[in-house]
Parts: sequence; C-alpha cells; structure tokens
Amino acid sequence: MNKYLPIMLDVGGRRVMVIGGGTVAERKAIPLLEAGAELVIISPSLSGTLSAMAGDGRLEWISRPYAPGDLQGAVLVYAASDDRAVNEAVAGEARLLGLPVNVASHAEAGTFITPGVLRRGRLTVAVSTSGAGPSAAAEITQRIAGLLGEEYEPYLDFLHELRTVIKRLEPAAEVRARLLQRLGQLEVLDEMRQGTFIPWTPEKIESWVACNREA
Ligand SMILES: C[C@@]1(CC(=O)O)C2=NC(=C\c3[nH]c(c(CCC(=O)O)c3CC(=O)O)Cc3[nH]c(c(CC(=O)O)c3CCC(=O)O)/C=C3\N/C(=C\2)[C@@H](CCC(=O)O)[C@]3(C)CC(=O)O)/[C@H]1CCC(=O)O
Ligand SMILES: NC(=O)c1ccc[n+]([C@@H]2O[C@H](COP(=O)([O-])OP(=O)(O)OC[C@H]3O[C@@H](n4cnc5c(N)ncnc54)[C@H](O)[C@@H]3O)[C@@H](O)[C@H]2O)c1
Repeated sequence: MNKYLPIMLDVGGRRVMVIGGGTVAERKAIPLLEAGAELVIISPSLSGTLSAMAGDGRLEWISRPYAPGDLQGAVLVYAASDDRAVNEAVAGEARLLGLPVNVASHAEAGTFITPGVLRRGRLTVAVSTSGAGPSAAAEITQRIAGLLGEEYEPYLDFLHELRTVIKRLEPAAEVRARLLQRLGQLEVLDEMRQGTFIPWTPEKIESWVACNREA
C-alpha cells in the first residue's frame, strides 16, 4: 500500500527536464523554478505562461519533439506530453539512466508522483493520496491551508534563528537537546497569531539560552 517514499529534494542549480509544454508541464515547472532548478523544457509548443518564462530567460526551451538522448545531464525528469507513447519512451530512457521520472499520463509508468503542496515560508506540507485521487489531494491541501495560518512563516524563521544560535553556543549535545525541546514549548506561535509578538533582540536570545541551559 505505502509504495511511495516522501522526501524533500534539493534541486537548486540542478538540471531538470520537462518533456511537454502544456497545462500539466506548467503546473510542474513553477515549483521547480521556485526551488531553484535549472529547468529545460523540450516541446514543440509552450503554454502562454511558460512561453513568457522562456522569454525572460527563467527556463530553457528546446522547441522540438523529444528525442532519445535528451535526458543526458538531468537529475530529475517529468514526462508531461499528451502522447502516452512519448511519455513511455521518456520513462524508458530515464530508467536506463537511473533517473527518477514522473509520468503525467499514467503514473504507474514512472517512479515518483507529485503531491499537493502548501508552503508557509520554511514550512512545507505535502499531501499525497498515492495517486488514488489527485483532486482529493488538492482539496485536502486547501483544507490544511485553512488550519495553518500565515503566522507559521515568522514562527519558523524565529525557530531557525534560535536553533542556529543554540547550535553555535552549545557544544554539549545534552544541553542543546534540552534547549531545542524548550524552544518548542514557547508561546511565540500564539503571540504571532494574535499580533502581540515582539521580536527578540540578540541580547534577549542569549539571556533566554543562559536561563534555560540547566535541567
Ligand atoms: C496534486 C497535483 C499536484 C501537481 O500536479 O502539481 C496532482 N494532480 C493535480 C491535479 C489534477 N490532476 C488530474 C486532475 C483532474 C481530475 C482527476 O482526473 O482526478 C486534477 C485536478 C485539477 O486539475 O484540479 C488528473 C490526473 N492526475 C494524474 C492522472 C494520471 C494518472 O492517474 O495516472 C490524471 C488523469 C489524466 C487523464 O485522465 O487524462 C496523476 C497524478 N496527479 C498527481 C498530482 C499525482 C498524484 C497525486 C496524489 O494523489 O498523490 C499523479 C499520480 C502523478 C503526477 O502528476 O505527479 C495536482 C493538484 C495541485 C493543486 O491544485 O493543489
Ligand atoms: N498528472 C496530472 O496531474 C494530470 C492532470 C491532467 C492531465 N494529465 C495528463 O497529462 C498529459 C498532458 O496534459 P496537458 O493538459 O498538459 O496537455 P496539453 O495539451 O496542454 O500539453 C501537451 C504538451 O505536450 C507537447 N508534446 C506533444 N508531443 C510531444 C513530443 N513528442 N515531445 C515533447 N512534447 C510533446 C505539446 O506540444 C504540448 O505542449 C495528458 O496525457 C493528460 O491526460 C495529467
């Protein structure tokens, strides 16, 4: 049943190939660019949005149909053409090269699928139905969006800042673990939700660390 492994992949500066330039390719391309991928699209045509992005130099467009050998140098592949046989051929080449491949027309021909995604700054929530119901994945993602407000973005920035200071100041693993656990018990998230949070100065952070070091 649990066939798919959820992971968070760093594609920053890495070459990702998308075959096809329509609606689905566009939906896959935008998060790839947001994640800093070096995006190459091979397709005889492009959607309006993708075309504008190619014009701005945000992605490379190779204006022709897919041909075997096109996947050289990629770390990730999306077969998003509307031709099942083409997507099949792309998946075959990816398999030979040992590359993860997503197949839009029939997911079972590929090796990974795309979840619905909600982002709040450093927080990412990914929702997958393992392919059972893509619309349901989108709807559940929207429901979760209603539960997790915008306050999570500054909250995670705050946690990141304190965690960085703690890791810098505390060499002892035991003390670090205690501080990081206490960090999670602060009421900062509620304060941020209510708009009453006052940003901590570096002095306040250091004094909080000093006061919470002991068991
Ligand atoms: C979540 C989301 C992310 C994204 O794509 O970015 C996503 N599909 C979304 C929307 C959506 N997709 C489809 C519809 C029309 C309604 C319907 O058919 O249900 C809608 C609804 C809409 O458009 O509103 C049709 C469809 N989808 C797939 C197939 C082929 C197949 O089942 O094999 C067909 C039939 C094609 C045909 O028949 O021609 C396959 C996949 N779609 C997946 C992801 C993967 C599984 C995710 C999971 O459940 O875990 C998987 C397996 C592979 C993949 O694409 O990675 C995104 C919502 C983003 C958002 O808005 O939040
Ligand atoms: N996975 C999903 O979430 C999902 C959702 C809806 C539809 N689909 C399926 O995904 C496929 C694509 O859907 P779409 O709405 O993006 O279609 P679309 O018609 O908008 O786009 C298809 C694109 O494929 C390109 N193409 C055609 N032949 C090609 C080739 N030989 N090489 C490279 N590119 C080629 C076309 O030029 C076009 O840009 C369809 O099979 C559809 O059934 C998947």
